[in-house]
This record gives sequence, structure tokens and C-alpha cells, in this order.
Amino acid sequence: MKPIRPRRSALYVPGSNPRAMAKAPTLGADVVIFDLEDAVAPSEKDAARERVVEAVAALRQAGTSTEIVVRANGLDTPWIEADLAAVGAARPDALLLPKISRPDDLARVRARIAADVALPLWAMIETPRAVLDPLAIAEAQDARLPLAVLVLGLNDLSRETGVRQLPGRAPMLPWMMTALAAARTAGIEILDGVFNDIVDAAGFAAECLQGRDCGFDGKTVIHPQQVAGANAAFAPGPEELAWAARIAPVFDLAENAGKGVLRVEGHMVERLHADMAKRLLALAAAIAAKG
Ligand SMILES: CC(C)(COP(=O)(O)OP(=O)(O)OC[C@H]1O[C@@H](n2cnc3c(N)ncnc32)[C@H](O)[C@@H]1OP(=O)(O)O)[C@@H](O)C(=O)NCCC(=O)NCCSC(=O)C[C@H](O)C(=O)O
Ligand SMILES: [Mg+2]
Repeated sequence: MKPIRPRRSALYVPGSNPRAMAKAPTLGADVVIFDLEDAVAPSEKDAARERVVEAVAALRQAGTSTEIVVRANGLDTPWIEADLAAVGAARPDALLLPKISRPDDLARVRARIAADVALPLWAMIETPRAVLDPLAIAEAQDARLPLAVLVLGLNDLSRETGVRQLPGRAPMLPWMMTALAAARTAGIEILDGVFNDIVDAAGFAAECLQGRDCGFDGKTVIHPQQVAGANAAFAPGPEELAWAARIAPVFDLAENAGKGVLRVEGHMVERLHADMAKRLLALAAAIAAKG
């Protein structure tokens, strides 16, 4: 089993907001994404980049357990060269690239990152082209700069396609699930998009549960108030864990060694269910280890 790093909540923080940046790593999010892209006005780009480099360095020095990611500006913007150089110097845990539409976009980024820099890339799936073939993006791998996580950008997708962001997200679901299948085919993770209405706690909770039911590893969030809800929704619940603990070891028992399927408490349990249960228990242990 691959080592598990919980990514239940990934909090975007504008690189232009020092107060929020200082607060972000203390809020319990598994991931903090310092944003240089859409949340930062053009006039603030240079100052934000410097501030983000300093913040990443300070967090590394402090040995934070929060995963620290920097979102760069788009490939065709005037800021990308400086962003990539800064990320090379700061060495966050990962670099998030917006508006990746095709494998060649990743190749172009990789070619522009200094040869002595090695770190995971995350790619935003938020253009119409990307949702038509997310597998080509997810499978565009590289040893030095591997693609580790896809992140949905449903605001940009809405803007680019005219699709409305409705409760239940019916018009978006085919794209969301295709991206999820692409991530799983490539063996990488995928995070759900943001929920813009900060005051609609019930709507946010419903969307978190939907994301979890759809198989996402976590949700990107935009405000401190959304962190706890995402953490709760994307963590295994007590009943789920209790069941997992009961079925995880059943095929390890000597009497079941030659069996492929069992009846446990009225349920059919195959080896695949035991494997899923072991993964769930490992995720719970990784969450517990965070303290
Ligand atoms: C959305 C906000 C602009 C709301 O800001 P504001 O009304 O000022 O928030 P509050 O007054 O409620 O804030 C209370 C305190 O919490 C801190 N805070 C707020 N937001 C954050 C945050 N994201 N991280 C850390 N801390 C935060 C405030 O500083 C207050 O603290 P204090 O003063 O000490 O009391 C704002 O929440 C915000 O900017 N959110 C992030 C926006 C962002 O990054 N957007 C870009 C990413 S979303 C996206 O692009 C998705 C994708 O690409 C797509 O296409 O869909
Ligand atoms: Mg976007």
C-alpha cells in the first residue's frame, strides 16, 4: 500500500494577504495553498511572490506538518517565469499549476523549472479541453517533477463553458467523475473544487459529502470556516472504521486462507473489501498521527 498523506482540506490563501497567510497553517487544514494566481491582483503579483517565498521558508524552518503548496500563475502570463524561479528557491511540498489543458502544458512547465529542482506537481483541471481528456494529463508523468494530484477548478470551468454551479452539481458531475477516473487510472489523487458561499454551511456540508461519496480525496476550501467540515467529511466515520476493523483481518485467518469470499454479519465480503478496509484504517491512522 502506498503511504497515505491526508488531504481532506486544502485551504487557498491569497499571497497578497499577510494576515491570512500567517493564520492559515494554524487552522487545521491538511494542505495550505499559497495562491499567486486568481486571488492576487496584477499590481500585487511581485510583492505576493516575495511574501510567499518568505512564508514557505519560515514554515520549512519551523518544520510544519501542514503540506505547503504554491499555486503559480498560468503558463501564458507574464509572471510564470518569476513564479517558477521563486518556487525553485522556496521548495514548497508541491507546485500547483492552473489551467493545465493538455500534457504539453506540463511538458512546457517541466522544461522551464531549473534542473536541480525536484518536487511534485499538482495540476488544475478547469478548462473545457482538460475535462475532455484528463487521462492524458494524469498520465503525463516525469521522475523529477511527477504529477501527484489533480485539483478541480469549477469556477473557471463554469466561466469557460457557461455551465451553472447548481446545488447537486448535476451539469458538472460527468466532468468531475471523468477526472476522478483519470486520476485513479494514473494512480494519483484528486481534490474537489471550492464552494464559494462561505455563509451557507449546510450547502457546504452537502457538497463535502457529495465529494466524498464521489471518491475525492479531499476538498479545496477558501475560508477558515470550511476547514473543519471538510476534515470531518473526508475522514472515515466511527461506524465505517469499526466495520473496517472487523473485516480487514478476516482473510488473514488460517481457516479463510483458501477462500475468496465470506459472509460476515450478513454481508458478502471479498478480498477487495478487506483491502479497502485496510486502506481506510491506514487513512484513519495517518489522520490520527497528525494529532
Ligand atoms: C473570501 C475571502 C475574501 C473572505 O474574506 P473576509 O470576508 O475578509 O473573511 P473573514 O473576515 O470572514 O475572515 C475571518 C478571519 O479569517 C481569516 N481568513 C479569511 N480567509 C482566509 C483564508 N483563505 N486563509 C486563512 N485565513 C483566512 C481572515 O484573515 C480573518 O482573520 P483575522 O483578521 O485574524 O480575524 C477570503 O476568505 C479569501 O480571500 N479566501 C481565499 C480566496 C482565494 O484564495 N481564492 C483563490 C482560490 S479559489 C479558486 O481559484 C478555485 C479554482 O481555481 C476555480 O477556478 O474554481
Ligand atoms: Mg481557477
